[in-house]
Amino acid sequence: MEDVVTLFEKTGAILKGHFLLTSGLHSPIYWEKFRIIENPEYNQQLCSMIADHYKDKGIELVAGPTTGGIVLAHEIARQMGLKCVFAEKIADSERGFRRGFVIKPGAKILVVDDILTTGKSIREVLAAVKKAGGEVAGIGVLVDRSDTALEFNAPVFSCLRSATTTYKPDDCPLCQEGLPLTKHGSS
Ligand SMILES: O=P(O)(O)OC[C@H]1O[C@H](OP(=O)(O)OP(=O)(O)O)[C@H](O)[C@@H]1O
Ligand SMILES: O=C(O)c1cc(=O)[nH]c(=O)[nH]1
Repeated sequence: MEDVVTLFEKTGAILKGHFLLTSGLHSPIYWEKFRIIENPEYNQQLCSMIADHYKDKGIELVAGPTTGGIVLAHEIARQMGLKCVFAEKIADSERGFRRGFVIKPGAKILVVDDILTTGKSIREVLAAVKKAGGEVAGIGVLVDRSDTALEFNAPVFSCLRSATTTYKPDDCPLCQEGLPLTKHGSS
């Protein structure tokens, strides 16, 4: 398999500019995960790093948040021979499992997502898993771009760790330069 950064670079997934993130923070870098996800072969390769890392860890179910997390959870579950579920927004800062998804009490769940920035989306899935009676056995992401390593009370595996600067809107030097702000993603 090619180097992870090479895959992101060659698909044009690493964008440079002035971006509004899901958290409301601003950043000069945006990892457009759908440049990877839209290529089943590349998606399969990166997902295999997560599936391999968590094999033999007793995982019983894979869960992710909408939207990219659904595709990852599905592919990782396929590779691990498991089922997958996804957590949808049910309120501000709250996700839940709908669609008749069943989580057995105490089931060991692997939570996956594409990009990790502040950890809010992952934390919403962790809360949904706990509320549904499952046990979080691990977390897997494609790119961990958090400024400083985050603590989730569960192990975190990333295909790539790339600590990336973010700015609060009031302190953003890119805003001060007058660079137009662009928004990707769905939330
Ligand atoms: O760690 P956080 O600060 O929560 O940010 C990371 C989340 O934000 C993005 O989701 P987005 O809202 O773009 O959802 P999408 O997959 O529907 O595009 C990304 O895909 C992660 O899920
Ligand atoms: O934090 C985010 O919203 C985010 C950052 C990033 O680099 N890529 C992405 O898809 N979302």
